[in-house]
Amino acid sequence: MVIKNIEGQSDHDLNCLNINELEKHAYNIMDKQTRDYYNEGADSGSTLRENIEAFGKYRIRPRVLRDVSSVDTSVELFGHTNSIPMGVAPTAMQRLAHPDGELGTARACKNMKVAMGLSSFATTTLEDVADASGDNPHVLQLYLFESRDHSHKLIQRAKKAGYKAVFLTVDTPFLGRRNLEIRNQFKLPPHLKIANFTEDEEPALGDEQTSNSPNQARQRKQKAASKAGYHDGEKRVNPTGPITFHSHAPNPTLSWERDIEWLKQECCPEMEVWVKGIATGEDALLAVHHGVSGIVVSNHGGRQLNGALATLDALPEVVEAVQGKIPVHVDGGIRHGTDVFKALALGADFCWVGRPALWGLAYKGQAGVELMLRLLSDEIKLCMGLAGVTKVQDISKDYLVKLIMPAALTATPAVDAKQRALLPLVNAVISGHLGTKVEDFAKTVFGTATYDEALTARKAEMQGMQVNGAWGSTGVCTGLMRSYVALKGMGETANAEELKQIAVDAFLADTVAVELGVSRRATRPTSMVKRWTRLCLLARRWGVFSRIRGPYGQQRQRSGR
Ligand SMILES: Cc1cc2nc3c(=O)[nH]c(=O)nc-3n(C[C@H](O)[C@H](O)[C@H](O)COP(=O)(O)O)c2cc1C
Repeated sequence: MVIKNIEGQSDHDLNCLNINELEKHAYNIMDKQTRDYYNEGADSGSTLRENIEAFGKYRIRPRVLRDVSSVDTSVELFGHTNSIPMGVAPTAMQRLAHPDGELGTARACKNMKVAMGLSSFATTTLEDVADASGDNPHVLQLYLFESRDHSHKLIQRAKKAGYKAVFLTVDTPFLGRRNLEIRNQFKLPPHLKIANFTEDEEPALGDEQTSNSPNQARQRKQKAASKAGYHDGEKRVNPTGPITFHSHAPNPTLSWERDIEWLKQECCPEMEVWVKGIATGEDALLAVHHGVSGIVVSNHGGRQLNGALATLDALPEVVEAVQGKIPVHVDGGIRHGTDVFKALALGADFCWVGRPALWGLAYKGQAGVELMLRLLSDEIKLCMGLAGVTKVQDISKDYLVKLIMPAALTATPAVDAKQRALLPLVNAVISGHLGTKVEDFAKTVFGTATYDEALTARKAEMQGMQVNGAWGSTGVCTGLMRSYVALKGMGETANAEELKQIAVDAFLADTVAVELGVSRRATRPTSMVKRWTRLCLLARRWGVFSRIRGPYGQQRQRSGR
């Protein structure tokens, strides 16, 4: 349902009012293989999550009484006006999401005046996307193949088609390990193809097992012939056979000295050369030194090196190193207009979004991508206005503050429930009251990797705050029951009951009931403690302790009290 909005903003789709809702719709629409391929990160997915969570560490410092009646969200990019400081990042195989695929994205970007990146591994040719884009700026993401011929052809075609730049992806010397992709034995369905490579280069990723047509038999043969590059003793053997993502995209031989120079000669002056996948100040300096036109701070949406720094966390050192000599863009985890604002305040010139465009496509094809861009565009504008900024160029670090907060408090709402359930268990383990019982439970319910990560983070946090893990047994029981309530809230009833049983075994049913607030005994321990404390105070005033032998008395005497 679409309704007209007040105040000159875009119309609302009442079923989808933000990117989180868009993600949920897409999740339900996409088939499992596509959903897993699009949504997953490498390994445990922690970098993918942290890309998103990093934005939660910052808060905006809004300024007021500044006449924000007219807010201009536009920026200049490749000599054109981009309506917002954000574009659509290159993502492979968009027709998996919807038949509109890359053409839908290109048309949506054009209608919204937003730049688009096209993946080398698109399911639509770069010429068709250029036609659909018209004047709207579009850039070609490039995997520089070991065999220069293929890349040379692609670059020449991009030049001819009017691409403004190539974004050389530099974070893919090898493919990150994506477990769902492996388990699903990811394959492009037979009706789709990687469109940018000619017949003899064309990858054969279709479901060959289902047909015996001569064409498919040929494809079978071709696929069998595709082979990744490798070292044979001292000699490097290039990938062979038709170009496939798995065999040809990763290129471990790339180097600053040889390849950036070659690429500049191939592309310039018609197209700029950018590097996409910079994550450190050192590499940013090298990028400047080797004369690239711009940098995209990116970790491939957490799909390559898991454990790498979130892009927002890497951004400041890159900005610092570059000193404004070339533009610095960033992608990864951007889901809100406020995220764009925060990235810009940290020094980025421009942002790109990857998955949100794929979710838009899955939701409603071209219209879904337009909706995604409208939502973020409205949010950027609103954020600027509420923060007291009328021009993008005025967004600066003065509008931002970084919070020093425990991870649990900075987590996104989706992670919150899990953190609420997991952290008390980690605290209980650190306190050492219950042997390995709680640890075993936490590992089973949350997974060993997640548990280990939370334990390490908590220990580091405690070290930072200079506290030890000396929780009393009552505190531990309270924590376990907090976890019990959180687990129940997450619908994990069986696990919640198991945890309660662990607590009952350790602390007795009464104590657990008190902690859950279901027993009238709840007040008794407190009043007993109060009485005991009062007695101690009186005893101290009367000097009883100095006369009692034993550690407590001796300690008091030594300290001179
Ligand atoms: C399904 C998928 C496919 C991608 N394909 C490519 C690609 O072909 N080339 C590339 O450089 N980056 C690729 N990326 C990375 C994006 O360009 C971008 O860096 C990333 O999606 C940004 O993170 P976000 O998805 O959290 O916005 C891909 C990302 C996804 C999710």
